[in-house]
Amino acid sequence: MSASKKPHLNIVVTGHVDNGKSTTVGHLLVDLGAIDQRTIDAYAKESEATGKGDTFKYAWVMDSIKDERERGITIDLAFQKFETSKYFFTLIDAPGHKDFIKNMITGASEADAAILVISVKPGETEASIEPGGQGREHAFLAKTLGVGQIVVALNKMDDVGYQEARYKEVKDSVEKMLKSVGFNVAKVNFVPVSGWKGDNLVKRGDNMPWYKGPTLAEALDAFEPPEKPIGKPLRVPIQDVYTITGVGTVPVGRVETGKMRPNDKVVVMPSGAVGEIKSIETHHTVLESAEAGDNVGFNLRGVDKKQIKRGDIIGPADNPPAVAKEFEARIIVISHPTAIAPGYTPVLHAHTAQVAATISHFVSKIDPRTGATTEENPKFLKTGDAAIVKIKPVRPLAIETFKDFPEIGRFALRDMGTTIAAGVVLNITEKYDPNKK
Ligand SMILES: Nc1nc2c(ncn2[C@@H]2O[C@H](COP(=O)(O)OP(=O)(O)OP(=O)(O)O)[C@@H](O)[C@H]2O)c(=O)[nH]1
Repeated sequence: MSASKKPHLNIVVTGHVDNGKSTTVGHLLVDLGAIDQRTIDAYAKESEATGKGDTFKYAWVMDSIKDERERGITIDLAFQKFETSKYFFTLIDAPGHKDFIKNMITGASEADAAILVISVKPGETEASIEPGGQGREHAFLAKTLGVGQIVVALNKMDDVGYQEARYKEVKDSVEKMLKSVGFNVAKVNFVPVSGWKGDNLVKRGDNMPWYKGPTLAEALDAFEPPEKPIGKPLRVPIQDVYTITGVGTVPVGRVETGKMRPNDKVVVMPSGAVGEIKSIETHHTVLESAEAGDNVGFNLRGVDKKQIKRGDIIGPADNPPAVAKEFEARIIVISHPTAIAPGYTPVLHAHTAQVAATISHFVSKIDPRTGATTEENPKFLKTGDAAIVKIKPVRPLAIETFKDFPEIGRFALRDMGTTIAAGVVLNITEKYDPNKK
């Protein structure tokens, strides 16, 4: 962990396959000094040995993160963390990661900001931003999931002779796409870069004298620091529960909102079990209090191990987390081979919870851009459709509305190993009361 006192931002790198996410971010990390020259030279050798040539060395940096992740190896922290002059960044998902979408919704942590990499190479631009392109899909998801800050890296400028005309052309079409998805493009930087050659990543270079805007690193610095939801009521989704001899029940999880102190009276939902926080720890250090963003383990007196499990949420006894038997949600169908109909029961992933859930009713199909209804009671939904639906988890689920608790009120619907849809909770239409079973 860095001793840096800079504010911290979680960032995701998005974009269509082969637009150069790995190359761009790998090179950015090298230029920022997050990876040393010796490591990169070793990658260059490996890269050449495979016949891919020296240009692939930067992508290799990212690919080795992926490999290590896939093999479950602890990764050198340097590869996931980097600093600009203003911020300390955690790269929360390496490019190309299979489960990027699920992770973005429910994963290790939420993204505060995104880098969208779009190639300016004719053909690649269109593939990325036209309907069905991953550039568009990722922009859409980022917006839906509340990742409001985005920087666009218009990559492979070297491939188009560093021409301003091509930059302007691609910028215009990406702007249109982002507007259609709901972004305020006035706040978005479009940085012309070459992930391969390094132009405008950290150093400006001489190839694009016509460009007066920020480099990619400067554009990252232009992000706003995220607001910590400390003032909200306490919500801690439970990751795991341990029973420690002599101590008792020790749940662990991340404080998503609010604060937690010893002697606080808390309630576990859905069970409704009430207990008292005795002590709080993080990385074997005792804490006097924990707040939004902290990963903690805590001793919970008065709650039996049977009354608390992964996927539950802890909150103040006088302000318990909501539990839904049914809720209304806005979803986007990301990918389904055919079409889904009411009654479809995929697995819902929200915060730390996983539960089979039936999409019981399709209320309306909506225009993803404006939210306006385009069809009442649609009979089916297919890839690309946005809709208001009712969802019934097969057992009561602790969850909140996206409006009140964005950290907890979003979810992914998964089936057959892929993410079918992503969504946010609008209303809890049928509540569960543990005292009235
Ligand atoms: N000319 C040129 N080629 C680039 C640049 N950046 C990436 N490439 C090439 O584009 C191809 C894809 O690059 P990657 O970095 O692997 O792309 P990616 O988006 O990470 O791809 P996935 O991880 O497969 O999604 C590779 O052949 C790169 O060498 C660039 O700035 N200029």
